[in-house]
Amino acid sequence: MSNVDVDPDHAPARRVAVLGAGSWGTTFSKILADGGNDVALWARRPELAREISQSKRNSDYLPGINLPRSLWASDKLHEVLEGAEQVYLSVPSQALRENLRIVRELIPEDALIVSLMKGVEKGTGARMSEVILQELGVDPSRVAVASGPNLALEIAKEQPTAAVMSSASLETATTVAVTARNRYFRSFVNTDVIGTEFGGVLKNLIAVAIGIVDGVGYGENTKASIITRGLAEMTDFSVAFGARAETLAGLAGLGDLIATCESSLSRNNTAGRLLGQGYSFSEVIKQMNQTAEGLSSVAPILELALSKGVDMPIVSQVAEVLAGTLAPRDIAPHLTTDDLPQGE
Ligand SMILES: NC(=O)C1=CN([C@@H]2O[C@H](COP(=O)(O)OP(=O)(O)OC[C@H]3O[C@@H](n4cnc5c(N)ncnc54)[C@H](O)[C@@H]3O)[C@@H](O)[C@H]2O)C=CC1
Ligand SMILES: O=C(CO)COP(=O)(O)O
Repeated sequence: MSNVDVDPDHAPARRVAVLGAGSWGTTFSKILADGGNDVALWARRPELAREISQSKRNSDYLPGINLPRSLWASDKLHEVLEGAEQVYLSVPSQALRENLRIVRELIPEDALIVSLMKGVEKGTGARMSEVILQELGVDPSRVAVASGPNLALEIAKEQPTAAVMSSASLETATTVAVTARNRYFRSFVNTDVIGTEFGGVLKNLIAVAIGIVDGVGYGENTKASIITRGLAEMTDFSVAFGARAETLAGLAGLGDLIATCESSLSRNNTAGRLLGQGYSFSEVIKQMNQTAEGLSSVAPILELALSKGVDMPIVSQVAEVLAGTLAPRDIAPHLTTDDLPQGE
């Protein structure tokens, strides 16, 4: 199924919890609160929880944004999770498993679990919904993922945006979509969790490549070539794992690829640009004070690709630039293969 609009008569759930008060967790809390829900946000640092609850600001992650009056935050997981009908997860992907181990006893029975994250786990290659299923032992029908062209700061400024809520259960996807929508945020649904999730992960890797060539100083032809061939790479990879090709042509694939590759707000794009300007991987990590998921997803994605025999020339070259074995100016994925490339 491709994106399907939701039934407007579904009643939204009212009490929801969001774990992770970075730029996306805080923005998603605003989306949910502006949709009429009672939202509790978990922040690791008590001073951040206080700032959000008292000043309705998150000045570290969303400077200049006024948060809804109804939004409250706490550093106490049990306070945030108590009575939650839906739990949205927005911590860095590499930290999800350890956090689920801490919260699993606190999540109310029957709560829906929604991943807002766009990474895969190093070492296991697991998608975030897979980590959730493994650690919480819940039925897949209780798990959903959110994805799409969703740069946090633009949404926090209430710029109109669409997203996809995906679950193996259409009913769950619909419940989440109806909860997570408001006058500036429109949620569609599908049941292709694999395609929706991989779309969000893979576009980050292509955005790193775009940042690299931007940093080098190459222009629009190079970038359009990488975006177009990148989408083919994203689609081949995802389909090999069971995704539907049309999901990658939708909001969670092409849509997010465009947003992330075009925007200077993107952390993945920014990390790539620094690499292209000649900074080493370790220098880039030091300069980034927010999560750039693409950097930690490169290796597990290439391992997964190898396991299915999928060729990923662009992602492979990003890995080489990260390792310092390929000069950024030599990244030209559509030109590198010895064989005449197939496709267009
Ligand atoms: N920022 C954006 O525009 C969007 C981000 N995402 C995804 O959302 C996820 C979260 O990203 P952001 O909020 O943007 O990152 P961020 O860097 O802005 O915030 C990450 C949050 O996680 C916390 N954190 C860091 N390490 C932690 C740990 N070990 N345990 C618990 N909490 C920890 C940080 O204190 C911070 O509150 C990522 O997977 C990202 O790909 C998805 C869509 C849009
Ligand atoms: O996922 C995003 C936009 O949809 C955010 O991209 P970055 O993580 O690169 O900032």
